Amino acid sequence: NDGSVTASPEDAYDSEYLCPVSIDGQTLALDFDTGSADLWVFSTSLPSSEQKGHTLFDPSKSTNWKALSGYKWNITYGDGSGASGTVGTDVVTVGGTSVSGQAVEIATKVSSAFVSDTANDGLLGLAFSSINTVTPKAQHTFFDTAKSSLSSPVFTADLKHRQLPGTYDFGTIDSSKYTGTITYIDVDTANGFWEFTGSGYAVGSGSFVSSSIDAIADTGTTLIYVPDAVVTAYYKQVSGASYDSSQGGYTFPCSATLPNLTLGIGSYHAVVPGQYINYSPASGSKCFGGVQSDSGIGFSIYGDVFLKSQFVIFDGSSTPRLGFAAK
Ligand SMILES: C[C@H](Cc1ccc(C(C)(C)C)cc1)[C@H](NN)c1nnnn1Cc1ccc2c(c1)OCO2
Repeated sequence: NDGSVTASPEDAYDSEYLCPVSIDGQTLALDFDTGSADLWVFSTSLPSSEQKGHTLFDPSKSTNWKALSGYKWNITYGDGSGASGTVGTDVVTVGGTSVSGQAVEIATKVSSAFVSDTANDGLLGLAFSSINTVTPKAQHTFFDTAKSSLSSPVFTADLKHRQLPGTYDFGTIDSSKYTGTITYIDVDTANGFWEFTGSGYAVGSGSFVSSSIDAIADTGTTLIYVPDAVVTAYYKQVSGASYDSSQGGYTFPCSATLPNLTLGIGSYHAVVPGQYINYSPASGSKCFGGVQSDSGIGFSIYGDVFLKSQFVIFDGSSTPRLGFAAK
């Protein structure tokens, strides 16, 4: 029951990656999110003003739908967006991986950011089920439900830079998708995230600075959010860069040459190409950086700008771990 699904960038800046997911034959485009654990979808139960532009799941058209009476969910994301609604189970298929009895969370309310992101029909959480928001009983993620039917209890992310489709694979590690060896690092699941301790950083050809960085691997976050020491060291090497409070982050002249950012994972040095760090135009001739400060978040977030430079293994075995390889 292994599977592979395409992950298509939603826009020219790789703000998010959307994957086709079939719920009893109804196909929606979902944002696979290793930083949350709810599978929720836009639905016919939303007010019509919030439905506009989205593909909706209609439980009344599903023969395998089973409502979970009295069950509810309510999620607030770190960027302040959120959604809530009711719950049922159904057959969910991702690439070749099909599971029955998967909890599907029906949105009856979504925040404005979700309404306006019309390419996004919901999220498929791939963090640990311990942070699923369904009450009175937390539900399993798609990966947890599928795990026992996979060749091995893993999924991989091979996200691409600028306009190229990548893949999420379930159950197998495709050796044609990476070069060299895989470096594994232990994961601390206490907060429900794929959380690990990075070993340091280097900017461009500069020397490697050893420092412990408490970080999560988060496919649902666009940028890299790291400690101020890293951010300051990075933009010191970018002429014309500065923190622009009106933009809410570091910007620089779009013509600037950006140095690579190396992030240590154990003994492995993961290199993020400088051009990946020119995230998008900000205003005028300024561009917005793909590396920003993690202050206020509580941990660092290695989001898509980082993950798309690597082949990443999310190993859900009894001792969960993350694997990284160049590609
Ligand atoms: C933000 C996403 C979740 C999401 C994805 C997409 C969207 C839109 C479709 C409407 C664009 C909203 C929300 C992230 N997923 N693990 C998340 N969910 N909960 N915390 N995080 C990570 C975090 C936490 C804090 C921060 C941050 C990020 O950016 C700035 O401050």
